[in-house]
Amino acid sequence: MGNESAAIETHGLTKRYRGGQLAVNRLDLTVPRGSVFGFLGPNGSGKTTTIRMLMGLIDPTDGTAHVLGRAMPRAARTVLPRVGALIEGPALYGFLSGRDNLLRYDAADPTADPRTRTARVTAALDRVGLTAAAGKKARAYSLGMKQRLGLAAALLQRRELLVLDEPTNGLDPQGMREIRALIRELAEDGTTVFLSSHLLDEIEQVCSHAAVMNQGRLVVQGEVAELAANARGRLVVTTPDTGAAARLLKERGIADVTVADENRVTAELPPEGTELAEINAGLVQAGVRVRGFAAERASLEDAFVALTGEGFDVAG
Ligand SMILES: Nc1ncnc2c1ncn2[C@@H]1O[C@H](COP(=O)(O)OP(=O)(O)OP(=O)(O)O)[C@@H](O)[C@H]1O
Repeated sequence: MGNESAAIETHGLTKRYRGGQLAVNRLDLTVPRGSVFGFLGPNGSGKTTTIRMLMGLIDPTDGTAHVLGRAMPRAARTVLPRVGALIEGPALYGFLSGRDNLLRYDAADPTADPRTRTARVTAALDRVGLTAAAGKKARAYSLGMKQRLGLAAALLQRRELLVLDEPTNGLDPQGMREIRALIRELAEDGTTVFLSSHLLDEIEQVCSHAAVMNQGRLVVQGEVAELAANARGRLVVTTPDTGAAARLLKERGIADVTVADENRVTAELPPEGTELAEINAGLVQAGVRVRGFAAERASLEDAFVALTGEGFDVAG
């Protein structure tokens, strides 16, 4: 038996593929029950491989994984009915309508009650915004609609845990907002949601907790608010006189002064107790045309850069 207060817990979880690729390297992950947990990392960092191990689709090379307190893959048969999953794009029958795909999917689930099937399918289609397109053949669906249909399949029954691999992949901004709202709603109902993403701002918007992966290793995990707070914000000066502003800031001993573009100089925030207004006044007195002067809050991206020393490849 694993830790009951964790929805997912891994120790030393490792996957080396046959070709020798070390995709996941000694991962210790703890996903608290009730959290919306963002699993973040650039493409190829090992997120999908981890999720496939958690769902018992592939065996780890080493280490352990517990899902809802039970060891995977050994307990897959008892655990998986309690988990809704959207992994790597759902398997769909193109010749069936969206609704018929869900009916068929539900019929293949021995734990699903056939008497409530039609009502549950209708409700799931409604939740993901597919009611109007429910009668269309799935092969005519856009990538975003397929993604919604996959999510609907994960929502056919009430689950303790939802595992969603890149749930907003292929959606336009409006669709992304809808799916994020849905995830928040599910979390309010008490479902633990574990979602992978390569989008930092997405994780900041919906997740209470996050873990960051890089090259198969866990970089950091914890509450999103704390992760961002640990990274220091930056001083941002907006001015056409970037050269002069940069020189004056350096003269004041401010660290990491960078001319970000032709109108912006950024720098490390000076130590606590430094009067920012004084620095601003100093710039103005020296003839720098200051159009903006602000201490910007640190984002998760700043935390990532601070932790790994490299930029986050958002484009993936
Ligand atoms: N079946 C496989 N055989 C060999 N190597 C693999 C296999 N699947 C993935 N890999 C490699 O393992 C590493 C991690 O891949 P993984 O798909 O887990 O990353 P990811 O973070 O999910 O990225 P993506 O968002 O692109 O899916 C990559 O270097 C990938 O090329």
